[in-house]
Amino acid sequence: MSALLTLNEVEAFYGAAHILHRLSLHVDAGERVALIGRNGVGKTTVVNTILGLAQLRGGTVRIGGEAIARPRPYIAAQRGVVVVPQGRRIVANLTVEENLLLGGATGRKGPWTAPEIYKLFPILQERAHTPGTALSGGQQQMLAVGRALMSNPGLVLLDEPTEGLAPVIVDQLADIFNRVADQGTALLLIEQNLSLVARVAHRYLAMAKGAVVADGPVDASPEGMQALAEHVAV
Ligand SMILES: Nc1ncnc2c1ncn2[C@@H]1O[C@H](COP(=O)(O)OP(=O)(O)OP(=O)(O)O)[C@@H](O)[C@H]1O
Repeated sequence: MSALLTLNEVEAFYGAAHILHRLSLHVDAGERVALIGRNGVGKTTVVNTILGLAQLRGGTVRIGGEAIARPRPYIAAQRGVVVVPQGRRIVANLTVEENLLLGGATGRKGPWTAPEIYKLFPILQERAHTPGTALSGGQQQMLAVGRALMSNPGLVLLDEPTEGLAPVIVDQLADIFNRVADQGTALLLIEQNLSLVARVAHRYLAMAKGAVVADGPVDASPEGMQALAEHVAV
């Protein structure tokens, strides 16, 4: 399998604050990977570095094998890596449909079109003409996922997509993530909910203090879950 995303010995900063220290990871085409770790270890900063929102001052970020000297959100999206951000960031003065169509701005062709997204999330079609921020939290998360898919990505980075959502919605999203991955789209799932990790991811990467410190297959046995829990316990 070819690597869609590779970070090699990345050093990333916010101003003078040095957050990522020689961080290396890769995600191959079609993979389902979870990125876990305690609050504040730098998981969102990995995403922000790929988008250019944290400063890359050492190491390399490669998307589709090509090194990106100055990461930017549109560069990642054009090359097939798209983010469902923490907090969803639905645009307040646009309708559900307008928010969805924003995701298609890269012009990348592929299986995901608005009608296909509406098949995945029928509630978004029912509410297509209401303001995006009038949706419930779970529906806004569905919209954020649909908007990301509209760019026909090879890899979706999901930053704590189930934070604050009811268990029944989390179950629905787990099914959706698996359906998306079954279609061949790779996932990097940043998540504290380890039962969701076990349902979706096949491989995990564990972070501590700004670096990846462990990785391996996700094992849903009690012993395997205990091993994962040690990386997120406070
Ligand atoms: N804009 C910023 N400027 C300076 N420091 C920041 C900024 N954003 C985050 N940090 C710091 O960077 C570190 C890593 O934060 P990050 O959000 O990447 O962690 P995280 O693992 O995603 O945690 P969480 O699970 O709480 O989202 C933290 O110490 C945080 O306080």
